[in-house]
Amino acid sequence: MDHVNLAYQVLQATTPLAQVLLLVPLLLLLGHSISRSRHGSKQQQPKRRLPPSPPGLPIIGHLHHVGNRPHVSLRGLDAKHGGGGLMFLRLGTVPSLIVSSPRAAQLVLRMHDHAIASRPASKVADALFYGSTDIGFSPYGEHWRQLRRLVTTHLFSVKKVNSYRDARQDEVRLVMEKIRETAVAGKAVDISETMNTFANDIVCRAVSGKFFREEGRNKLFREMIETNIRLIDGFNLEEYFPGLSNALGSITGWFSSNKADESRKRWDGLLETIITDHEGRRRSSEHGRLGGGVEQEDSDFIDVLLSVQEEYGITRDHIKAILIDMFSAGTDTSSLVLELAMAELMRNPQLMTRLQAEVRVNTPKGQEMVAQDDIASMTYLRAVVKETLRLHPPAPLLLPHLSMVDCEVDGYTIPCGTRVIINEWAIGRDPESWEKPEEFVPERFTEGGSAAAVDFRGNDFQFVPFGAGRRICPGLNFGMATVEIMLANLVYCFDWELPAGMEKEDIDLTEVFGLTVHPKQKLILVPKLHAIGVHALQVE
Ligand code: HEM
Repeated sequence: MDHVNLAYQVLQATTPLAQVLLLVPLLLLLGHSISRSRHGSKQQQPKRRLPPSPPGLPIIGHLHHVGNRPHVSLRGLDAKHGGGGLMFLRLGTVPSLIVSSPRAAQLVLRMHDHAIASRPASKVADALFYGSTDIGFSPYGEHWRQLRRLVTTHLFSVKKVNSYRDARQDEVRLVMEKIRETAVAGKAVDISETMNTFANDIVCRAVSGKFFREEGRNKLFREMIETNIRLIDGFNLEEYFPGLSNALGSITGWFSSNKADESRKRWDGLLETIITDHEGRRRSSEHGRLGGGVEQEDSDFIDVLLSVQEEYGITRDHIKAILIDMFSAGTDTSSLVLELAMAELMRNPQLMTRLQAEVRVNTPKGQEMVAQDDIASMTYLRAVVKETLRLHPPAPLLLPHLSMVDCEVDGYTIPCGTRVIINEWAIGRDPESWEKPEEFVPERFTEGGSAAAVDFRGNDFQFVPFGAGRRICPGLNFGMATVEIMLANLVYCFDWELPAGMEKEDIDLTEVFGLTVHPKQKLILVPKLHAIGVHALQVE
């Protein structure tokens, strides 16, 4: 459903009184936008040269160009109307810059990183994240800087990510055991569901410690994360008519921010219980084992946040906002990479064979599972993960940025207050940067390949699935560690087949858009015990 339809449905669904109430601000907005464009044309024309735009409509601007899969429609629109990968749109009342080429991404994310490092205000994010005091939606400023410093130093350092290796290995083992039971029973595995549960359990364990399964907390978190992801969907009407939502949100109760309030209350209850548990344990541990701001090797995120709370001047609500961030940002992203890597490998059996050969040769003989240390030598595994991130970035439009000052990009003026949308999906398929851009070819990332030197750490602007610059994903190492160990074990312990009657051409990767994009169809595969895996897991 596009956004014009959405607006139409709102009008259809409400009572006559609400319709009148909706129409009044719509007319006011129309009047306001006409007077602004007249006024603006007199004042701004000589000074400003905005990037090119397609024709727009009154009130909705260019929203009607944004279809069900914005990353796809925006790429098409840029090819037709953009200039050098830059295009200016008015989405509802919001001025927006769409960045669709590696060169434009470099100009924006490297040269103007500081100017565009903020986030647009969002009523939904305000409601979900305690006034956007988390990391992901916090505006650029001292609070955000403090939180970034805190998480990069204490939660996502290489040392800390490595300290979770045993926990990761335990969780992988549990999944392998479950799949083995399914294989013995000759049944199929829902890979989408299994990977999502796994990624959720990994984050739950890192955040709240090894008792995370108590009282079904992990399941509850999964449910609540799904709600959050649906609510933060990057393209909802409320974001593009903030004036309208302010005026009508409380009357109609329709807007997402009302639902976000309810969701936050559920999060609050659960997080309060878990934080209080942690405080109790901290008090009862000898002389405050975790005190003094120094976290222990095996401490979880909550322990760490409580131990550095004073040093960083953060409140209890800030802690809860950070934790909700970790759950929302860390689960879907990693599980989608795993699901799509498996889907691509099933569509390309010769690549699956090559990956299995590498993983099996590089894992010491007779070892029941692939261990973290074995992965270092698996260059093809890493290439498969990179190629999955290139073709299927979980967040195809990253998170929206916001310009804080006027800036000049490639001869165009980007006004202060512009929403900056980086179309990483289009950038990763740019024909000038990538050979056979629409095909899944991990070999490009291997030694001698055309992209052998290209990495995702924010220095190569043709490949920014984690973003780049100040707002680059701080969970990159954590996410990659989760994905690599699971993918290696999936292909080490089992051979995989499609369900009876299904051909590889039937694997449908058509996406459903949201903050992260999901394949429309679940990936269902049949595991077959592989000799190494059978032996090892039976010895247990
Ligand atoms: C394969 C896995 C992952 C991918 C592809 C990914 C991707 C991204 C992207 C595209 C952004 C937005 C960058 C921008 O605004 O320019 C982001 C931000 C973020 N990610 Fe990740 N992410 C992954 C895993 C994780 C994990 C595991 C965590 C934490 C447990 C995490 C935490 C965050 C946070 C807190 C932010 C907000 C950063 C800020 O605004 O300063 N991510 N991620």
